[in-house]
Amino acid sequence: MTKEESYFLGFDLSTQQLKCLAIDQDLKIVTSQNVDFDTELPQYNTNNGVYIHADVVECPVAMWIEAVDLVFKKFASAAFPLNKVSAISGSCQQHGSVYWSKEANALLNSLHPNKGMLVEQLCPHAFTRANAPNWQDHSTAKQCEEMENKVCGSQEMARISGSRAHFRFTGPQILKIAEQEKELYESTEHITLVSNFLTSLLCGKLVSLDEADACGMNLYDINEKKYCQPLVDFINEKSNSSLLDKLKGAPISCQTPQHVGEISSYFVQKFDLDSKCAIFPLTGDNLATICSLPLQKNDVLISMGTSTTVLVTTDQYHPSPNYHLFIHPTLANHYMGMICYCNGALARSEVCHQINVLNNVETKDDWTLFDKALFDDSIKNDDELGIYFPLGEIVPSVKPTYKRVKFDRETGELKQNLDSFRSVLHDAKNIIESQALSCRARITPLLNSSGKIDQEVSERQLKFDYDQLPLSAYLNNRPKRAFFVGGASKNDAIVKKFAQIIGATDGNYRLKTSNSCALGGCYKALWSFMYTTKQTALPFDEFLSKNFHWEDVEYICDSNEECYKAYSSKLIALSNIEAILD
Ligand SMILES: Nc1ncnc2c1ncn2[C@@H]1O[C@H](COP(=O)(O)OP(=O)(O)O)[C@@H](O)[C@H]1O
Ligand SMILES: O=C(CO)[C@@H](O)[C@H](O)COP(=O)(O)O
Repeated sequence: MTKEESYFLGFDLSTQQLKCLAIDQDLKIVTSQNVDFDTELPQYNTNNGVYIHADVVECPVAMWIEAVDLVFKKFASAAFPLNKVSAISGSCQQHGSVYWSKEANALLNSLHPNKGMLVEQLCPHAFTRANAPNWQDHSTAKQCEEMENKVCGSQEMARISGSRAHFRFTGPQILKIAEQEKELYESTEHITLVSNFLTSLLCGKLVSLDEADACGMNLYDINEKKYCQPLVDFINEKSNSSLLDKLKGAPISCQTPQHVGEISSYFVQKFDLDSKCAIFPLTGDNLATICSLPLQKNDVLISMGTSTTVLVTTDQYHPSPNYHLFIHPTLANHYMGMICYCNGALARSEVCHQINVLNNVETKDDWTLFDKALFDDSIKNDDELGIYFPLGEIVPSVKPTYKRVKFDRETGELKQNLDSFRSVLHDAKNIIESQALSCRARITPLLNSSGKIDQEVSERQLKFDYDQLPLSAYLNNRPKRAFFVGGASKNDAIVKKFAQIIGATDGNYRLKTSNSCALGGCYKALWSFMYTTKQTALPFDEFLSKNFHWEDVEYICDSNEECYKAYSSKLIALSNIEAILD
């Protein structure tokens, strides 16, 4: 490894912010910069980074472009030596799609600081659509049904693409635009995901999709390693143009690192980046997150960003309509298993704000009272359960809803619906418990069992049908270590409550930086650079294990067996409550 001063950047273009982290060649975090969309780019009038119109959720592409200029400006103002950056990679929110015009490539190629800001040079002419569909969108039920019908159902869709059809997945979103915005679709020359949108912007030329992130489209055949022709044909029937042409052909393989270009001369001239700075494909944010830690079999990552996701690395491709599988972004012949919840941070914040309003706390994002409630034994909620879905949920797939019930502590049978609990402090306990219980139950099928699980039990686990199941069904395959990452992982009380419920056998930890996606992107940039310049021949997992700094990880607590078992009847109650949701 060269010991000359050298840095590696990892971007994370997520829902509410653009973040960028820098590490040095020894994997030490050096610095980071953030741009918060709502507060730092208020001219776009987003709410938590998005526009919501009923079930349509979108993001302004111009805002992301302005954020890129701004984040580099912040690095330069902080006198960070951008000229010493050897390579850049990173990640972006998954599933979103950006619609580029015929002029896009020429405009990207001719970017120059003399012509103004990036946004002035690209918007509106480089795009046919000002907004990108966001992963919280719920408006494609019809398209999901049509696409699943095309391949004979959800099971087969999961077998082909790693997931059953989901509202937010890019295939159904593209199909909707091809059906409803015909002229715009016809005039679109290129479609990118958010990840290769940012890769393209950094390179100053259009770059194809990253193969791992392409698995979030319901269009990519994971076994065949190519787009699924019947699904592509189905979308092509809606227009006179070819979807594969718009996607710029095959995605970029993740089997070995692929150098896709050097940083655009715009950034070299404006921010003094090195013209040789290498760009490696940005991937999806969850995919980058699993690159942020040297994970072992049955370790789980709980990512508490805007969405909550539970992630595992596996070498088994056992697809199911009940979870997602993606090609691993940096490890050949491996996959990432994922459960994704729409109602994570924003649903928790809603309860936190209510508590603060009722208690005259002026700062609405002050978590003190919320956190205190989680471990307050005088708040008795052993027979209570609450579901808090201000947005339509992904798992279970239901419309926005709230439900508060009392249940029988012995059997988990539901007894009574309530309009509210005794106080909103009960909601604090109940929202965390139901979120964590759902994670615990739904991750089970993705873990290797320590004992033999019979067929019936495993099928019922998959369907989340926990009523009447023997205790062993959910005590058998448990996570080994749980790692908490993302914005809310800073919160001790939330993380400890999650840890109690999830019950990892070998302890609970958190990354000291909450920027796990950006960190995974930095590691991807560094390893890809070392690999392509022949300074390492190690595969990503060995490279990371060898060089990882365990001091970047903080031990939180061990799981508590009594607590873990005590939540079993609540798990049955949760399965019962979900059975009656619309
Ligand atoms: N101390 C805290 N306690 C609870 N939640 C928090 C805390 N700090 C940040 N968050 C939550 O983290 C979320 C942002 O996480 P982040 O990982 O930055 O999201 P994203 O990457 O999706 O933009 C916010 O919605 C906020 O509610
Ligand atoms: O839709 C998914 C994953 O399938 C989300 O996880 C998005 O990728 C957004 O991530 P965050 O902004 O919450 O990090």
